[in-house]
Amino acid sequence: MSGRTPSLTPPDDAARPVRHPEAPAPGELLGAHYEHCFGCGHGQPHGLHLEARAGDDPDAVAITAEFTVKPEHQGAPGLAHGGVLATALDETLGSLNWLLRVIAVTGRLETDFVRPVPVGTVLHLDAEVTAVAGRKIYSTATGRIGGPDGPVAVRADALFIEVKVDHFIENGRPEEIKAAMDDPDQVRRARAFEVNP
Ligand SMILES: CCCCCCCC/C=C\CCCCCCCC(=O)SCCNC(=O)CCNC(=O)[C@H](O)C(C)(C)COP(=O)(O)OP(=O)(O)OC[C@H]1O[C@@H](n2cnc3c(N)ncnc32)[C@H](O)[C@@H]1OP(=O)(O)O
Repeated sequence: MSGRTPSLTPPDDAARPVRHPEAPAPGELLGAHYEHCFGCGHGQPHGLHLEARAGDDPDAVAITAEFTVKPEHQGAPGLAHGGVLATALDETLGSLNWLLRVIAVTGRLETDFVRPVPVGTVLHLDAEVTAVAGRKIYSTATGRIGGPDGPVAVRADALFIEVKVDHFIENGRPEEIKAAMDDPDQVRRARAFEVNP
């Protein structure tokens, strides 16, 4: 049994989400948005190394992703830490913004932990944007174990808020911001998203 907070319910005048014309094609692997991201970065030895793909339905703003629980991700002996599972949900939900081609950060993340998730398990994640209202992006995700159609182990509803690149420049630690700004690929990616019409 779970109740949702009102702030996760889209307003009546919210719009249906629209996949951006230049969004990755259905089935395409998205790749990491930042090398040192704990969720998806390849430069994080103990990170989740979550791999997300654009969903198959071209009319939906949807993503699938996989994350394998490693011994480094334990909370209780042999079981994934709940915060790590929430991170996997957060990262998957955040990847949805690639399909909208906007930069957004998590404002609210409400998580249900339904089944324990043992080390070694592949968590199969599905996420979808359900509505957009101005800068507010409403989305939902599930994580299943034992296969893509297995039982639900975790689920979440989220509200992401669209931000400009300045959000990171103004708030991030200067060392990492400077390194990111010195990386032409990172800057081009970030700015391209920012001019989304
Ligand atoms: C060239 C340099 C390189 C840089 C390139 C970088 C590219 C990176 C690409 C992609 C990065 C994505 C990273 C993905 C990682 C996974 C996702 C995460 O974990 S993100 C981290 C965790 N989240 C935060 O750290 C947010 C911290 N919070 C904030 O910064 C602010 O609170 C923020 C931006 C969320 C909102 O602040 P406001 O001042 O802009 O806007 P206000 O007016 O407060 O809110 C706007 C609307 O949203 C609602 N709202 C905001 N927060 C809410 C909440 N918690 N619950 C319910 N409603 C909320 C408000 O009620 C308002 O609604 P009404 O327009 O009045 O209807």
